[in-house]
Formats: sequence, structure tokens, C-alpha cells
Amino acid sequence: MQPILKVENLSHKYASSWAIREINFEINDTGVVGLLGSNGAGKSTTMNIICGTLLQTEGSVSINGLNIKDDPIAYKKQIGFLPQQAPLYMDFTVQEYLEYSAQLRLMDRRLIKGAVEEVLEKTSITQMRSRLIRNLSGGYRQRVGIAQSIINKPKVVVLDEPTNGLDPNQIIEARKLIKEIAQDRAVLLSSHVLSEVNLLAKEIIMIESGQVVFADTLDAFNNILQPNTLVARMLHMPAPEELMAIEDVQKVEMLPDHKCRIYFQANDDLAERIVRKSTEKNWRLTSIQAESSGMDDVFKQLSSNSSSILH
Ligand SMILES: Nc1ncnc2c1ncn2[C@@H]1O[C@H](COP(=O)(O)OP(=O)(O)OP(=O)(O)O)[C@@H](O)[C@H]1O
Repeated sequence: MQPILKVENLSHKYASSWAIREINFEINDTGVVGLLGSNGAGKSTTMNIICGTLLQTEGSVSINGLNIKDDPIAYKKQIGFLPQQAPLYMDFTVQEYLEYSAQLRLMDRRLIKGAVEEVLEKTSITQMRSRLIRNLSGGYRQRVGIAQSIINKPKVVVLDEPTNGLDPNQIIEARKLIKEIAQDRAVLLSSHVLSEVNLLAKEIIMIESGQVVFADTLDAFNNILQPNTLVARMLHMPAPEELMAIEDVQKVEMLPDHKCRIYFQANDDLAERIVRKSTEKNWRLTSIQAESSGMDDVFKQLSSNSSSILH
């Protein structure tokens, strides 16, 4: 089966310096793929090339086997884009703007009316259809931005920081909408908000210094760092020194509710050894759990690992 989106050896040079170098990844399924990376990592450059608004220096991009360079018009019919600054025309009504967006995508004229009705409903803005875009709130403007990105029923939608600048309620609504539109298409979503990516994405691509440093599932991303702490609950909590005497334990932190956090380096069978010791000493262990690292820690680790600077 063809990948929905295939990015191969993609490189781009602005003036004399490379912004991205040999980027490779595939999207094979519907749903949200999170695109992460520090400022200046190369996300926008990659997204602009995928959306056909920037011509790459090297490499190729295809959707369902259709290469952007071979047939840019057919390719662009399969993609929707919401850039960081939504390309809205303030003096258009919502309906006029969506009709215009459909025309720009060279949609068959006979299909435009129905397509506009469909996206108005899908993005819950039917009641705003006659309102000028300048008179809409930020949340509604973003809905119009999302509506234009799916007007031509594209197979791939690229959303660049779609919840940036929205208030907390608008963010919740926008995320719900993104989840919905990702049910029947692939959505590549760039965001600086890691908790948002954690909520929406099932796969992660992370770019640093113009190169892919991670491409796998969200679970794999969250599990990159081996846990190095355990939290144990013991009804007869021993003194920290007794726990420190167990091999590989580096530090012990006492917590409320009969709990303690145990820091260690090599992990292997430490939990098992603590369980054995507890039985031997009657510490009455009721639970023991490895603490997994947060998305922020993984992001920090991957960003700091990539020291290659492109020139
Ligand atoms: N038009 C341009 N001309 C020259 N250099 C550019 C241009 N656009 C981007 N760059 C450079 O290319 C590199 C990648 O930038 P890009 O905007 O793709 O990163 P980004 O990951 O999207 O960053 P951000 O999260 O800050 O938007 C950066 O070093 C940036 O300074």
C-alpha cells in the first residue's frame, strides 16, 4: 500500500545555509501526527514544502504516490493547509471566503455549494455564514481557517500551531474539531504545546537542526527515557538509610501517605529486590511503581542530543 504522505531526502537551502537536510518520513494512516522541534528547527520550512508553497532544493514529497513536482495541481488538490497566520480576508463573509477558497483549489463549480455547506456544518459555523470575518472572535476565525483547509476533502491537512493565541475554551473546541477532522484524513500538526500533542497525536515526528531526530508512536516517544525513579508505599516505612543500603539505590525522598521516591541508576531487578527486602523486614509494601518521564523531559533530551548545526 502507498503511504498517504511520503517525504524523501528533503533538503532546503535559503541563500547560503541549509534549513533542513535529508528529511525522511512517511504517514501511513489517518489521525494526527505531531510535528515537534525547537524554534528554528525547520518545521515551517518542511510544512511549506509539503503544502507546495515553497519549492525544495532537493528531495521529493508525494501524496498517495503523486509527486508534487510531477503534477503540482493534482497534488495540491489532495492537501489542505492552515498556516500560522490564517490567510483570512477580513472583508469577506464566512460563506464568500469559503467559496473563494474552493475556487482557488480549482474545485468543480458544481460541487462548491455543497462543499461549503458541509464544512460550515462540520466546523459548527453555519450560523456565522453571513458574518464578515473581521467581526468574528479568534475562536471562530480559527474555525474558518480549519474549514478552508478541508473544503476540498484533502487526504492530508497541515496545521501550523492551530491553537496559538486562542483562549482556554477556544483551545478545547479547536482540539475537538482537529480530532474530528483527523478521523478520515492524515493531519500533520505542529505545536509548541507538548500537552496538546500528547492529547491529539498518535505518532510524533521531531525535527532538530534541520534533521529528523525521532519518528515513531507517541508511546515510543514517551518511553525514550528509561525511568529512574520508583515510588513505593510501605505501611511500616523504614528509615531512608535502610533503603539506601540496598544496592543501586542512590537517593531516597520521603513523601506523604507512607510513600517514598527511590532514585536509582541501573534498574534491572531493583523493584524485585525491594519487594524481597520488604517481606524479609516486614515493611508491609502495598505498591511499587516506576515513574515514567514526561514529554518535556524527552523533548529536552532529544533537542540537546542534536548538536549538528547546518551550514
Ligand atoms: N526565508 C528565509 N530566509 C532565510 N532563512 C530562513 C528563512 N526562513 C527560515 N529560515 C531559517 O531556516 C531555519 C529553519 O526555520 P523554520 O522557520 O523552518 O523553523 P521552525 O522550526 O518552523 O521554527 P519556529 O518554530 O520558530 O517557527 C532557521 O534557521 C531559520 O532562521
